[in-house]
Formats: sequence, structure tokens, C-alpha cells
Amino acid sequence: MASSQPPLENSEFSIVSVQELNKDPNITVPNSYFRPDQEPPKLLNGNHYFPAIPTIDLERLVSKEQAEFELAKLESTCKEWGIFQLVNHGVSSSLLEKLKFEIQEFFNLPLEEKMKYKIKPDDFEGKTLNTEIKEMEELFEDGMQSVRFNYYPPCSKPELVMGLAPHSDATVITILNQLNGVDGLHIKKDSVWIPVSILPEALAINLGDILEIMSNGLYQSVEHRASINSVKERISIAFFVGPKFDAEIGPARSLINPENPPLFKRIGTEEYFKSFFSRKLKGKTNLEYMKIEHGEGMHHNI
Ligand SMILES: O=C(O)CCC(=O)C(=O)O
Ligand SMILES: [Fe+2]
Repeated sequence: MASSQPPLENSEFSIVSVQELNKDPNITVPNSYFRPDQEPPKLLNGNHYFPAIPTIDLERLVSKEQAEFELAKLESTCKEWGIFQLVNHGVSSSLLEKLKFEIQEFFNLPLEEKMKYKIKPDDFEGKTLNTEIKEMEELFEDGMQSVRFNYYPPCSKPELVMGLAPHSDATVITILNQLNGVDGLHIKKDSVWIPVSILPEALAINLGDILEIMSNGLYQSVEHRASINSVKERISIAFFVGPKFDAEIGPARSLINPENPPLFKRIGTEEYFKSFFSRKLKGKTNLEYMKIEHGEGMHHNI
């Protein structure tokens, strides 16, 4: 199993078996999980109302009558949210149930068995709008795909620990399924953390940094983090959709002109992921690295 995402923070994090820890009634939380400085979700107007992330219906998107409306909704969601929940996606619930069962079995394996699947930092697992569409197709055809299973144990002091640090995905898109139906994803929107409640039958689709770069900042990748539940374990599966290995990452050429100069550099996929892997998960730092400094713009080979 490999991932186009970094290993989770550091080796201490990945070697400790959280299932084993959780069996210990006198559990002390390892330092690597400790995040006493996390920004709390912001309650709007002092009450517990949080805006729901938009829902996109794939059946409507491909239907004759409703495609136009749904596409407009998808476009504004990509600009304003960088995440949506996809319904009527065609992935059968029996398949998801099977996946849930098998992943639960996996997490229950002894630590030595699980370590055989440990992600190495430079692991890559391949295979798996007119001119813009062509550029997109070229980028994705034979694109890299990888998957990460996330297990978050319950913790009686959830406000002191963090499941997954704030980050945006380095991908084009990420398809996220909350396998056991427990919420815990938070997204940052307009500088405010919002807990996300995902419909049981929906898949969450996150826009990754590559889409922000390709769209030259028109669409935004979503900064997100995973919180811990005080009583329930949480299992999520993130399916990362990436570009092909020998592609270039940069703003779509068809979008660039003197009025709309490139905001991001153009570099090879390998260099892009090397840069990503060399960092800790920390907000949108990888995207920052890709930004063209002010005034530098037109010197880049577009
Ligand atoms: O578990 C989640 O909700 C988020 C997982 C995630 O962001 C990731 O694996 O990159
Ligand atoms: Fe993520």
C-alpha cells in the first residue's frame, strides 16, 4: 500500500499502535498526537449551527435536463468551498460495506503485520472547459492513484489531540469515505474551521492543490484536518487521484494570457511530489512553494 500523500507526520506517529495504546486504561497520549494549540471550530452567532457543505448529484450532472444547473453549482462550489459531497455516485453500498469489513480486519491485525504495509516517504503507486479538457485528459490518463486508510481511536480529551494535522492534499482530487459513518473532518473556509457532516450515502470530494494550480487559482484546494471523537473510533479511506508521473504541474496554458498571468510555477510531477514529501503536513505550505513571487510571473516558461 502506498500513498501520494506524506507519511503521517513522523515515524513515532506511525510506529505506535493506537489500538494497543487504547487498550491501556492508564493511557498517556504520545507527544506526537498532542496539539494543545489547535484552533477550535468557530461557532457562528454563538450557536451550534455550521453551514453544510454543498451536495453535488452525479446523476443530475450527466442527465440532459439538469446538467447545466448542476454544473453551475459544481463550478461555484469549486471556487468557494474546494469540497463537496457527491451523491448518486454509483459506488454500491454493498461494495463500501465489504471495504469497511476488510479495513476493520486490517486495523485489527497485530502491529508487526500492519508494519509490512508501512508507507515509505518516496513511495509512489502508479497505474492505477475545450483546450483545458484536453490538457486535463493528458494529465490524468494513466494518472497515479493511491489510497490511505486512516484509523482514529477515541480519546477522552479530544480537544488536546489531533487526528490529522491541517493540510491540503497534493492531489488533483481526493475521494474520501467515512467508512464507519463517524464525522470528524474539519475544513477551513474564510479562515474559520468548520466541522463537516457528511451524508451517510455520500462521498466527500476534496479539491487538491494541483487543481488550484491548474485552474490558476480559480478553484481552491481545501485546507482540512481530522479531529478525534471522545467515544467512537473513526475510520476513513482517502483515495488520492494524481497526475501521471511524467506530467508537468502548472496553470493550464489556455487560461494564461497577459491579463491573467500565471500565479504558480510549472514543474515536473516528480519534483512537485519531492517538495511535498519533504514537508510536514502544515496548512497549504506546498501550494505556497508553488506560488510565483510577485513580479516574477512573466519570466516563467508558460
Ligand atoms: O479522515 C479524514 O477525514 C481526512 C483524511 C485526510 O485528509 C487524508 O487522508 O489526507
Ligand atoms: Fe487530506
